[in-house]
Amino acid sequence: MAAQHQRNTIFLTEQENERIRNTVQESSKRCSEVAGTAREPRERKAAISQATGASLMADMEDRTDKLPAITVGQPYPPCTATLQTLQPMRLAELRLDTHHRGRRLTVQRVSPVVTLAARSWTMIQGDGEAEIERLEICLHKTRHGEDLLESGSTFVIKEPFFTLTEEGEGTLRVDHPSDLCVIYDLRKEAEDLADEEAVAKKLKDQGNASLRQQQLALAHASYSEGLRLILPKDTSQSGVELTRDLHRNRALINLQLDQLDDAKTDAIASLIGAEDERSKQLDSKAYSRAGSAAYNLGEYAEAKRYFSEQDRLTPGDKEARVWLRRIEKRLREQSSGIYEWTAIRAGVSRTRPRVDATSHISNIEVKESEGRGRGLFATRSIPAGDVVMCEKAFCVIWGHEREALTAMTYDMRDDRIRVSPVGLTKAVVEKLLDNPSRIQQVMDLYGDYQGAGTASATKTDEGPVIDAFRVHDIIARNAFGPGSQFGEESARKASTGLWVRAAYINHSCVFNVTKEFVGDMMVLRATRPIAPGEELFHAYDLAPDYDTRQKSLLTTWGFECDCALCVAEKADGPNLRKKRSQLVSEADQMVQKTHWADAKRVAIARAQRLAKAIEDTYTGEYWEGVPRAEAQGIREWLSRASPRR
Ligand SMILES: C[S@@+](CC[C@H](N)C(=O)[O-])C[C@H]1O[C@@H](n2cnc3c(N)ncnc32)[C@H](O)[C@@H]1O
Repeated sequence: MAAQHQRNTIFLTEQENERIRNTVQESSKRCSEVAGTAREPRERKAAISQATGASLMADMEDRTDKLPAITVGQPYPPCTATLQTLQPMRLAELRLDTHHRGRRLTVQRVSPVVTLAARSWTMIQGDGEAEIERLEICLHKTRHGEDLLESGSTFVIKEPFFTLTEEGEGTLRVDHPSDLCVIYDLRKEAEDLADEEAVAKKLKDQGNASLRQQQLALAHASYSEGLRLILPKDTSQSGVELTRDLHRNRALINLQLDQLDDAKTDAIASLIGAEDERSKQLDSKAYSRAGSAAYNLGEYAEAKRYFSEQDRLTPGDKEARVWLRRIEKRLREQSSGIYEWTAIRAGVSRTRPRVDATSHISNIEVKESEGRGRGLFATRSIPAGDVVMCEKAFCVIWGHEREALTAMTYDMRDDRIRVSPVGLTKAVVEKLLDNPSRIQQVMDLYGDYQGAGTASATKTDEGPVIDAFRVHDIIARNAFGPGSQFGEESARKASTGLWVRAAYINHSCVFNVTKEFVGDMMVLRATRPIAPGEELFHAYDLAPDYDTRQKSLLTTWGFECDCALCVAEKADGPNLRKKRSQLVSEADQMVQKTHWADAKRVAIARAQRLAKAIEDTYTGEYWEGVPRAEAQGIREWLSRASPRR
């Protein structure tokens, strides 16, 4: 991720670096030594009391100031099999540091959950077993804002991974949220009912009751189980009606859970299509749900169709008209790039940091960029100062939001410690699980880890499968900071986001576009005239010092910059760069100490000497036509001070 400000950079001491590195390397060595060996059984009472104590401690601990440390770079793919095709296994069969491919483990929680900043853990027992074991979810521990382990008592772990904690304790570890299924005990109340339609009806009532209590995940599970029982066998009038009701109700839950793809599909599946008043009322409701889902997915033409239908069915209802007016604005923004900026800016606040506006990306296209993978190119000429594109973020997590989380990540692949916006990674994984239609768009982005190798979305009967490691790597190479628009930010809680189209823009220190942000909208402007077919570049890092900049580009982005400025500075060699840097820092100090309005002749003469000395360091012919940003400060000072003397 690009650091926006120098003050947002976290510096670790060498000792801290070494401590993290040693802990991880020792733990990894311990794991490989025991790989494949049988697990040690645990003493039940002691294990439960250990978890209970740790849970209390975790509740009391103030975690606001601590940066969790996470190891990356030992990725493994998520399970892509449907639950029923996996062979059941028991805790007693677990082998250490082993991925139990092709197997599933059904477990029940037997202790409180220990909630830590980046992970949660608890004690579980195997289904029908006396054995007990530790289960940990790393990073992706919440779903719909709820701790996954807290949300149920029975779980099925797909292809369980049994390993050691950093302290050397055995643990089941879940890194991909799609590898953990929460099982709800839904049919208890319907035990006596023999016929499936009656059970499905009972499940619908249960779902409605859960909805009233805002237990959305439970309501969703009840409606889904009802649909599973009744579909597609029951073709009776009552069966068809019940199916539609379940779909319509689940559409509402999906909308509230931001599961927009399913909200739309459910709403459409519930349509009756008859002209009697009751059917029209119900279909109007369904179209409204489908329209809201399509709007929030950015599918405005589709949303317009649904709200027009709602308007036709229930013309007295003002809601559809309001939506249709909003849609017209979005369609205009999309095609013309004309925005009501004053109103948009006025609507942005700390409590409403995301704008109700859409992207305008018709002036650009993605193409191959030699030596840089893919890049973004202009499709028409753009005058200096004009907007090149506007993009609404795929996802932004603001520093002041609960989801914001920064972690130290130690990457075993390149032995580097980085500060990673893992809160954003988590949010992106959740958004993709909720909206599989967006998976491709994100998985197509550049990342070092390719996972199973296919970018295409995978789905099992239990839902979409997301490779959390791959998302981590994509975020590492594509996230940017939208700046501190809502007050001071620390590196520990920096705002970060993902813009899936702007993510294709490559870096150059001699950039031709600059970015600015209005809420979660990124606006790119041309710094000079851009010709059709020209590649767009912005600066990932603006550090004026060559070595600092190269180090940051290499660590954060994994490449060495070969723009005209870097080529020239590299050719200068370290001695000349050092000399220039000393002169520039002398000039900067002088500019800061003496205001140009108070400058005496002697100060001006000194500034002139310094500016000339800086200029004289640009000796090589490779500097021809290359911008010399470093002398700019003192030159500006001189241009203001000199005419007054
Ligand atoms: C945000 S992505 C840019 C799009 C990317 N080129 C792609 O193919 O999807 C950032 C990655 O692009 C590559 N990149 C960006 N600017 C570059 C440059 N000036 N030279 C070489 N590689 C660059 C690096 O691999 C970097 O990690």
